Amino acid sequence: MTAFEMWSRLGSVMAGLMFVWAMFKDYFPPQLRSHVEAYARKAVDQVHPYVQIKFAEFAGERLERCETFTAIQNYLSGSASAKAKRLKAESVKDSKSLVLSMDENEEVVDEFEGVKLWWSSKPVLSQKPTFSLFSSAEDRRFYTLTFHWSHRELITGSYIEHVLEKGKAVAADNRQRKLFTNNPSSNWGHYKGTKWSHVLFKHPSTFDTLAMEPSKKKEIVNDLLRFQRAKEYYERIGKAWKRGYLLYGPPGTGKSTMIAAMANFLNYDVYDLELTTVKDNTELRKLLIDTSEKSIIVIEDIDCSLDLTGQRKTKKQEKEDDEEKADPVKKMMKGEEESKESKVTLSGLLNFIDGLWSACGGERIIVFTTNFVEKLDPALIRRGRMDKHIKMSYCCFESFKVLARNYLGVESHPLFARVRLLLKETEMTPADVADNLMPKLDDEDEDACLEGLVEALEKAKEDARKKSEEEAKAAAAEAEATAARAMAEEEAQQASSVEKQENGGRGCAKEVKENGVL
Ligand SMILES: Nc1ncnc2c1ncn2[C@@H]1O[C@H](COP(=O)(O)OP(=O)(O)OP(=O)(O)O)[C@@H](O)[C@H]1O
Ligand SMILES: [Mg+2]
Repeated sequence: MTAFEMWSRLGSVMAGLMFVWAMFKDYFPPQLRSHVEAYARKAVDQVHPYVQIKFAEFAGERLERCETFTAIQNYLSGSASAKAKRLKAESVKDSKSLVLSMDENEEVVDEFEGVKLWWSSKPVLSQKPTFSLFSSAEDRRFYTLTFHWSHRELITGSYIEHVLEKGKAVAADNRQRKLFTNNPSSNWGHYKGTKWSHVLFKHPSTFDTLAMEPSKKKEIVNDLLRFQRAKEYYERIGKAWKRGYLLYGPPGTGKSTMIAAMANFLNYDVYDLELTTVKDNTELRKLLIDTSEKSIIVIEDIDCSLDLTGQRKTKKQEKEDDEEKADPVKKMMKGEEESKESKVTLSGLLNFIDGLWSACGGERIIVFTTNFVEKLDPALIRRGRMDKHIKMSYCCFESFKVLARNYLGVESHPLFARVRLLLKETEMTPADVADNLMPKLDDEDEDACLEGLVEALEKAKEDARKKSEEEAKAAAAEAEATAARAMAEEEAQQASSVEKQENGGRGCAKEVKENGVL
């Protein structure tokens, strides 16, 4: 019998005595009663100086599984699986592997800042007969934490917080990540219809497989790491714990691939927000509130999503609006069309990014992607809103080396030198390079793939040369035409001024003649 068990038994005896006292105490005078009770409590504390806290698995009227219980279970899954002899394997919701927890009536010892404490797991069976298929609240499990009363402050103050934090971190590492997309609001609320639908996120892209200049890649990885560890920093400076990234560049340069790599690196969920299906700013805010922490919110092709390129009306739009006001039929037709369209405005989106509501929950990254950064309103992408602007460029030699390793498993090859030269002379996206590196036939080996790439690069170079020649020719022709037009205009002007002079002279002569001076 361990010392703790011995104390426990003694404690039970004392508890029994207290029970008997409770039954007969009314036969004693009040003064004597209070003396006896005070001494008895002291004696119990001496004999059984341990405090116990119970954590139930289910709580509330609807018997929802307690987050605290799950966090403790996750925390104990580490130490329990190492120390307990009888374990229980459970599949927990959203967890990608089985969670090992100690079996019923098992006990494990934990240590915190040099203090020993005991965790035990016990089912409490209901005394009431039940006819339900589901067990009642009473026959669910409890975790019991036992510790010496002298450590009460340490345990209730910091240990429990430490357990919950660690437990949540274990759950985050173990959880299956999800890729969400927003549902149209007409589906919200019907038959458990939610604002977001999801599938499991299983994109294989990582920063190792992402083709990018190494120094740029390192900078981004460091930035993400700094962000992830900066909870206290954001609290201290009074800023919501979130960061905005703008990824811009031509199609096929790896913007979406980069988002997947970020999510895999940070172990975050991804919320792919389709702005065109969001009816208005209120809906946008509701969607934001419904996202979880540790997530990346993505708006792809932001320049195409909505007319967010500016709030000012053009002259043409102003004229159309005036015409509509005058014609009620036109106005009605436009109203019907508009009701289907999204009414999210630039200011709504700005509020989404850094308004008050954006601070409802931390650790979130917002990513915008675009092919045409120059089309965006500067307010949308100013620093502080989109903290980091990342240009995704055409394939450089370093990026090619990553792709060659990914696709062909080669680190070096005699054709690399040729590829290096060609990549300097021509622009090809990583997507096109990757496509050329993929074997098209079963028996195509790395030599054939690299030769194919060299050919494609040479062709791209030749096409670019021809195109620039044609453009130069067209520009020269345009310049010639402009010069000819300018000359013709000048000649015409000269001719008209001569004519005017002649007409002026003739008019003068006529006038003189008429006045009879001649
Ligand atoms: N930098 C890269 N590293 C690794 N693979 C890449 C990279 N860029 C492109 N690819 C490959 O090309 C495909 C297309 O890339 P991706 O969808 O990421 O481009 P994008 O920049 O998002 O294009 P778009 O602007 O059209 O959305 C990817 O599936 C990936 O296989
Ligand atoms: Mg993309």
